[in-house]
Amino acid sequence: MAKYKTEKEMLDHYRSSDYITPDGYTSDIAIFTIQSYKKEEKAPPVMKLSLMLIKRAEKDKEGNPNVEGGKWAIPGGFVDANHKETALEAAKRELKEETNIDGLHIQHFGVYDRIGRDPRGWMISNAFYAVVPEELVEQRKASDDAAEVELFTMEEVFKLDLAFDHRQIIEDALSFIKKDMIQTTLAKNFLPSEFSLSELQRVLLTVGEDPRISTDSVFFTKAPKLPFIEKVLDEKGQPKKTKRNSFRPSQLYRFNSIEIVQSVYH
Ligand SMILES: O=P(O)(O)OC[C@H]1O[C@@H](O)[C@H](O)[C@@H]1O
Repeated sequence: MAKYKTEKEMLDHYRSSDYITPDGYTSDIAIFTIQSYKKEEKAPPVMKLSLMLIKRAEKDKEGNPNVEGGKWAIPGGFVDANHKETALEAAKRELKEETNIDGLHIQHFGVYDRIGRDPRGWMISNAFYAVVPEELVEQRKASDDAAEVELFTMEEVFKLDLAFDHRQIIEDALSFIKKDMIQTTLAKNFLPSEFSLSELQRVLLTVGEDPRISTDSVFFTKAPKLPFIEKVLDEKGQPKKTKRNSFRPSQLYRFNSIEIVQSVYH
C-alpha cells in the first residue's frame, strides 16, 4: 500500500539512516616516474619505474595515534563535502597539501569500496594515477599528515608494509600504466628528442616484461616501421647516428606528430 503521493512527499519522509551508507569518501593518487642512472660511459642508462609514497604521520593533529600511522601509503585524503568538493578536486588538493606537487594531469582509474579496507569504517576511495617526468616530482616536500615523502622503485614498493588496500590500488594502477605505455606515446616523456631504438625499448620495458618488446629480433624488426617515429637525418640528408651508448653508431629517431588511436608497438 503506497504511503506517499508525490516525489516531494516521499523525499520529505526519506531517512538515509534506514540504510547502510558509507562513512567517508576519499581520494588517493599514485604518481609514478621513470628514474634513469648512467652506470657506464658506453652503456645505455639503467631505467626504473618509481612511485612516490608518503609516510603516514604517527600522530594526528590533536596528538592522538593516527590510523595506519608510520606506514607508507600513496598520498590521499577525505573529500571535503563542506566545500562541495569533487573526488578529483580533493585528489589535487591532497597531493598539494601532502607532497607539495601541483598542476599534474591525473587520471581516475578505480573506486575502492571493500568493507573493511579502512578500520575506521566504510570509506570509499577514488584512485587516480599519473606517470610524469622526474623533474615534476623534484619539488616534493612532506607536509600536513605526511611525515615523509619519497620515491621508491617498484621492487622496493612491494617489499613495504603499505597502509589500507594501497598495495591493491598500486597493482591496479600498474596495469593501466602498462597499457598506456604500449597504446600511447607516453614513452616520449622519458626520452631525449632524438633517441635510438634501444633507448625506446628500455623505456617501454620499465613497466614490466613483454616478450614482444624484450625479444630484440622482434622489436628491432617492428620498431623502425612504427608510424609515429621517423629517422632523423643530418644536414647533408644522411641518416643521423649516435655513439652515446655504444661503440657502434645507432640510428637516431624522433616522434612525429601522428595521433595514436590503437596499440602500435605490437
Ligand atoms: O589520510 P587520512 O585523511 O587519515 O585518510 C585518508 C585515507 O583513508 C583511506 O581510506 C584512503 O585510502 C586514504 O588514503
